[in-house]
Amino acid sequence: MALEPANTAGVPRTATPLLKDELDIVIPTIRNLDFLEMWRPFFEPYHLIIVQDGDPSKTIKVPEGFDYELYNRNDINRILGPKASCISFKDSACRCFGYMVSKKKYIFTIDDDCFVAKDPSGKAVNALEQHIKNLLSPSTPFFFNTLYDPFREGADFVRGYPFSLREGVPTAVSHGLWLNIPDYDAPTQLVKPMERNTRFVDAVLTIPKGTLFPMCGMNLAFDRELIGAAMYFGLMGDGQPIGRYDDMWAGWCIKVICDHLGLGVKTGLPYIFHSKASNPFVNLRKEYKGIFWQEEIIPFFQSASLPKDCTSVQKCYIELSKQVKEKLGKVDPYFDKLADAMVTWIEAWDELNPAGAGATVTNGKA
Ligand SMILES: O=c1ccn([C@@H]2O[C@H](COP(=O)(O)OP(=O)(O)O[C@H]3O[C@@H](CO)[C@H](O)[C@H]3O)[C@@H](O)[C@H]2O)c(=O)[nH]1
Ligand SMILES: [Mn+2]
Repeated sequence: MALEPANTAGVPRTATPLLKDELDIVIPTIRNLDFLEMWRPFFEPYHLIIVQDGDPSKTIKVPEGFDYELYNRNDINRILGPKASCISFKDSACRCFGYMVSKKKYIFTIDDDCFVAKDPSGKAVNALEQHIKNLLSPSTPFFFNTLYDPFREGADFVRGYPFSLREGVPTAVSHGLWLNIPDYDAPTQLVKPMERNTRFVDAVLTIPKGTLFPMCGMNLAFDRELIGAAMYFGLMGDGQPIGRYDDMWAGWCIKVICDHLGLGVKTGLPYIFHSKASNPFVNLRKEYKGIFWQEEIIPFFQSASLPKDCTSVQKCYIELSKQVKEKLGKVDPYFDKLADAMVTWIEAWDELNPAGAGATVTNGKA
């Protein structure tokens, strides 16, 4: 099968866009957003939140017909004041500012070098629609269903699956995958520069409770009301000793909290077509501390436990920040800074999203 993105020129606009007024699409960018042309049939009905990274004086061109709000670094500083210090600069981690200013129940975030994939039949994959299906159907973290997603058309729970567990739990996160350029770390990219992912696996899995996973931010959707306050992408990029661990850090935090709160995380469909391999040498420089730090970070998250009185995402996250400071601060002073930034993030989140504010459907600059 020739590996190429789908041609969506003839694809009709989505007639009934699911969750049209309850979902924002968040895009971190340093370039013009021509990639949206390919996504137009699927994205046009939705509101976009564009987080412009890098030089705020640069103009980002957005194709006609899209409804969006755009925030650059000046906007972030104006809106958050000193708390803007928790939002990364010159790293895709800045995208989490879009999660914070959104007023919608759901978020889908996508990188600007991700295009519409083709399924094995050659049909264009509406990744947004699949993420919404994933989020609106329950997860099964407590007992593994060997026939994959039991709530999918044509599947079910298999024999031996406890009936007491078949209701499942609310799904907080839907983690999509990528054809063509896989999300490999720099060492793997260097060893396998020509490797392309051509395998389209037609499955959605719930990640079992107690299991961590490497969350990639390039094709990701989540229920902002269930887990948004923990979707902080950390301190990365300019002035920081590490990069390209933004989504990983968020993924480890949200999985511990989802496990604690009884929420589900799914991975698998939908696929996007990832078109651009970033420079492995630049990536190695950004990642290298993370590659050895993570040998201490992962055991930390694997053994992290949250007290029963942590009944909200914010309480869980603040408790986690205390444990980061106590247990990872000895690995490197960076984690002290990160723990403080986690608290600042929650303060900023709660300032922009006062409790009980509910999901208002008006769009527009904060
Ligand atoms: O300084 C920057 C660099 C990039 N961006 C925007 O972020 C995304 C991802 O950028 P890119 O596709 O160039 O990088 P990848 O290596 O493929 O990204 C992977 O690393 C992950 C974590 O950083 C990321 O989610 C993965 O896809 C694009 O939209 C750039 O425009 C930025 O905002 N600031
Ligand atoms: Mn990319």
